Amino acid sequence: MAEAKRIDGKAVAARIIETVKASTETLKAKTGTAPGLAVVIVGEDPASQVYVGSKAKTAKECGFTSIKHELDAETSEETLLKVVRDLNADPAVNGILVQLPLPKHIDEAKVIQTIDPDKDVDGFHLINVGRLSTGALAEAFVPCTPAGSMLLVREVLGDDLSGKNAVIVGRSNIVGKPMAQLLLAANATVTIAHSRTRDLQAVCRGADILVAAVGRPEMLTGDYVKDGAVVIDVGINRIEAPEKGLKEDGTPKTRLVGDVNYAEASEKAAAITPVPGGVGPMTIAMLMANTLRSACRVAGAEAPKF
Ligand SMILES: Nc1nc(=O)c2c([nH]1)NC[C@@H]1CN(c3ccc(C(=O)N[C@@H](CCC(=O)O)C(=O)O)cc3)C=[N+]21
Repeated sequence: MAEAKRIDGKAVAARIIETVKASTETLKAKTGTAPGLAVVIVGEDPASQVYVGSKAKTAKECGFTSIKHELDAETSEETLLKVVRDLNADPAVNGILVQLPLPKHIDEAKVIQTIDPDKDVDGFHLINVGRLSTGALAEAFVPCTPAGSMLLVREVLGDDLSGKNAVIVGRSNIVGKPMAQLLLAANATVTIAHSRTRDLQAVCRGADILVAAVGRPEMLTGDYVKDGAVVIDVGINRIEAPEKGLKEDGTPKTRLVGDVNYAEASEKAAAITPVPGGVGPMTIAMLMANTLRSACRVAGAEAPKF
């Protein structure tokens, strides 16, 4: 098999952001107001800080108003719920994202269910989960990572996945389950595999579309990939890379890898997403798309199709 096509998530994400930007200008001209995105972060996890920073930066690039609430790690659940309720009531806010994970003393589910479903641009509220799983896709906010992954699948295979076998490895509420719903809505035959699946390798080898969302660095080697498959790698794992030398504090430098062994898988796949530069940038782009869609809905304006 020839070397696989590398699916450039960064380029597709840039295209989406251009569309969001243009549509934001139209909306501003019509209503005089910009879409508003509120990001709430509790605690100082450095990785979370980086993600929140790039979300805020992209929001500004799109012409949104972007507000950030940084609460310290000891913030009580009640205080956080109040912040969320205030954002629900604020007409300048179209999208609310509470960065996960939250500190242990806070009930994550309770916080998510407090977000107004029509501002839930993460798509985690039960109302949006229900909309997606009943096929009410026009009304649903779809979680950003699976929504972005789905656009990358469509880049390669088009909109109709009739006759294709899709295997998702990972059953999380944030990625695996919503990804299954999206693939099913596009007519694929869907299997959700996970850590307790018997003969995972054989199951994966049956996949025309293989989605890896296990959170284990480079776990899916070439042996898991069917010739000609489309491979979507959702994993983002930071591993030590001693070959790059040491950081100033004497610990080894790190690099990002996915859940798929890219070098091996790309010898078999027809197309594959890299890490970084694959699904990650799409996640942020879809957050912008969802926020725009929310603002358009309030304004009674047509939102672009993505
Ligand atoms: N409520 C909530 N919603 C989220 O969407 C959410 C969250 N909580 N908590 C944390 C995760 C993580 N996440 C990422 C988004 C973009 C990249 C991304 O753009 N990654 C780049 C690399 C970035 C780097 O170099 O570290 C890439 O893959 O190319 C990664 C991770 C969103 N998350």
